[in-house]
Amino acid sequence: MACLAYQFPNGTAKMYKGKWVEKGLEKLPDDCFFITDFTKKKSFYFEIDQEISSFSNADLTFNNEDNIFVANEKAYLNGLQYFIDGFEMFGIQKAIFSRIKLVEKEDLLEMETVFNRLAKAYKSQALVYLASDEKFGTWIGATPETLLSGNENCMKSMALAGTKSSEETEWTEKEQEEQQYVVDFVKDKINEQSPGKLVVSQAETVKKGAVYHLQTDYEFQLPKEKWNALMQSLHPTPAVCGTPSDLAQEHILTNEPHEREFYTGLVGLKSKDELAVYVNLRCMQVLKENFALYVGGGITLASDLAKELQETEDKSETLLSVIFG
Ligand SMILES: C=C(O[C@H]1C=CC=C(C(=O)O)[C@@H]1O)C(=O)O
Repeated sequence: MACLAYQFPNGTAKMYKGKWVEKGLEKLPDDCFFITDFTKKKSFYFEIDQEISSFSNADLTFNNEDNIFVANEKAYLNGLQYFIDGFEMFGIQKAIFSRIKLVEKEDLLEMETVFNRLAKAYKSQALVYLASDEKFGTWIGATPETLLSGNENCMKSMALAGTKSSEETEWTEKEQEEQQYVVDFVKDKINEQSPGKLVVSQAETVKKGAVYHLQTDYEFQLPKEKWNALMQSLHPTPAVCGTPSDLAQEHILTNEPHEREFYTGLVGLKSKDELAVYVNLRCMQVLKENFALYVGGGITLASDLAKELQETEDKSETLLSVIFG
């Protein structure tokens, strides 16, 4: 059975059974929940059959572990060094390097319980979702990063980057710089669509799940006809891809040893009058015996390898601390 459950920040949880249909991002129906991969080459929308009040593991599809490439610490660190070594040669200032962390799943743990725990814990902070289908297995996430949300009166976006695990630690120049790349990129892309009244906030420290980030907010007005163009040009931002964007994307696709699939893609709702589209972070694929958590971080020439590894561990706590209490 194909299944969808979601809860937007401060909203109520909804669960449906129905059908996931593959369709190009620009051809999605007017009113749908959708999910895409990182490259936006694959996107699926959900055709609702009926609203349900619960589901069980028997209704979901779990892929086996065969197609999941997990790098151990040494392989991750070697891969990251190689990744950074290419920056000067290819003229890259920043790019995101990610890994998959496998965590054993308890046999009796129901994914509905996992969804409900995340929905309760991140009620005001994240879009929490579960998407399941034979075509792509089962994905669960609790993403705090809005790409675009709002309506014709007020559209919002955000630049979220830089990570620390405690509030007291000062932001380093490296983290401020990596967030600034996102700030400039988002502002340029919004301005290209010539919005009315663009308001850009100061960067603030925000707690998202288990970690702290720097966040800049944008508010502007944009006619509906331009929503799709802005969504397409904003994603992937340098929060999940890099600077310059096309070179960073090529570098990621060439050098990351695994497929990102839905991690760092888009997930959310679009309707004629409203958008609620998020970047798919803090997510995992539920496999037959394990959770495969997808975690990454912004890399610059100033990156410290061991700290980047630790950052991926800290980010994985956003899901793990809730799932396993
Ligand atoms: C790529 C991820 O986070 C992004 C969002 C916030 C902070 C980030 C960072 O500090 O690198 C990343 O840009 C991830 O969580 O896997």
